[in-house]
Amino acid sequence: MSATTPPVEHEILIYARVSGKLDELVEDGIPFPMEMDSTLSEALDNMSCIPFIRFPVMSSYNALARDCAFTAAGAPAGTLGQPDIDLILQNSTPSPFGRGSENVMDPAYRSGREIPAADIGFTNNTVLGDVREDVKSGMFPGRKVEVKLYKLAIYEPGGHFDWHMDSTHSDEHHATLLVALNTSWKGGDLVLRRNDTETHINLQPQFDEKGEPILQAVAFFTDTEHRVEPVTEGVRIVFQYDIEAGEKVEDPKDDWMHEGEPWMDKVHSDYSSRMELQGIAQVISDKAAVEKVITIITELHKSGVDEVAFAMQHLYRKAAISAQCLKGSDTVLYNALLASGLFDISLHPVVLRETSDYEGTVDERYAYRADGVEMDTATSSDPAKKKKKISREFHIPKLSAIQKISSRDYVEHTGNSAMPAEYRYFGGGMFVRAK
Ligand SMILES: O=C(O)CCC(=O)C(=O)O
Ligand SMILES: [Fe+2]
Repeated sequence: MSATTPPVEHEILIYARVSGKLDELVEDGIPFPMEMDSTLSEALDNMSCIPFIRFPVMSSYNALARDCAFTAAGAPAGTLGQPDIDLILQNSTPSPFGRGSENVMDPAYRSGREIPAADIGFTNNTVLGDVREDVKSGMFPGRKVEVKLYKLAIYEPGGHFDWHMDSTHSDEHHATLLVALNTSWKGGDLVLRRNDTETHINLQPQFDEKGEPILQAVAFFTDTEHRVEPVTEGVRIVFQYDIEAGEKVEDPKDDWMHEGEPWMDKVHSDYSSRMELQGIAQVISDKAAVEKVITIITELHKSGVDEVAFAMQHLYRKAAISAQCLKGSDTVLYNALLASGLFDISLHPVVLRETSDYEGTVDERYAYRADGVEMDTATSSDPAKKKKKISREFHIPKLSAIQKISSRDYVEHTGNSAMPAEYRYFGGGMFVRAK
């Protein structure tokens, strides 16, 4: 053996060591009962939803999308991959825009043409299945999402649309989806603006290694200001859809409670699919959504929960999570909690444990801090207070980043008793106490 070869431990031994450590963490730690579907987890989800996503129409669907044929005023208008531009233009009318309660024409504000959804026909609209799933996991987790065509918009050279927010067409209409057809143009960037941050989006198709166009799509909340910069050459054609998101999970069994499947698997898989969405734009939280979270935490403290904790939206691999390494909406919330001056906040890695029997009836879910540093159970020097039992809760938003670390399915009768199924996950937690 050469002197420079480092000793390599067999992976079974590493696993045995690590899994023993995991058991220890859970056995020694203070259990925090987990809360799902709580008011706080819902407010955290609202705060950290991605307000807009830009994505290519995904590979397997892209070919289908390109070949998807449609008609304009009853006449074949080609496919998304090869639209009949002349026919589309012939069947379109100039677009008005809403000013107050009126629809007006003002080419200085908006110059474009359109065909309303009622005049568009699809033989087989295959694009939407995949796009709908992306929109759902990125923007409306756990909600019933429907995508409805609103219109086809056409911008010729000089065409543009100044800053505006889309008017909503129903109570459930919460976002707009745009899918650009395969035409070529110059200029015509879509610019999105939230909280004073502007993001430019070029919806021109990208091309794969075989030279085939990959259609581009973008979805954004209806309260996102946006504009279309002037097109300088070519023709830009975009399908515009209304995204309707219901308040409720479409079917709890279907969505969050697959029978026999751990609840948190769904959270984990939603997190993975969100990570797969390419070109995710920055996550920007809205002030009101952050304030709502703070109000709920304050109420929980007042109602007697001493320590309110929750899973964070991003995954932190470090042994010690610090305020400096926080990302996206986790940073926004941490800073807002700190700025309020009301709270003591600490950040810790956590192990989440879910156990259930064969029928899934005995469900126990606890979160444990996984950094070996236990909280002092009372900070007060008053001995009477020291005895007080600390009340704790750990909330799991649907958008939390958790990683599965071990799973043991239900084991039927080994000896006297059956062993419950047990699943463990790892994540980052924010722990908040009142000052
Ligand atoms: O075509 C686009 O990129 C957006 C058009 C738009 O904002 C609208 O018609 O409301
Ligand atoms: Fe718009």
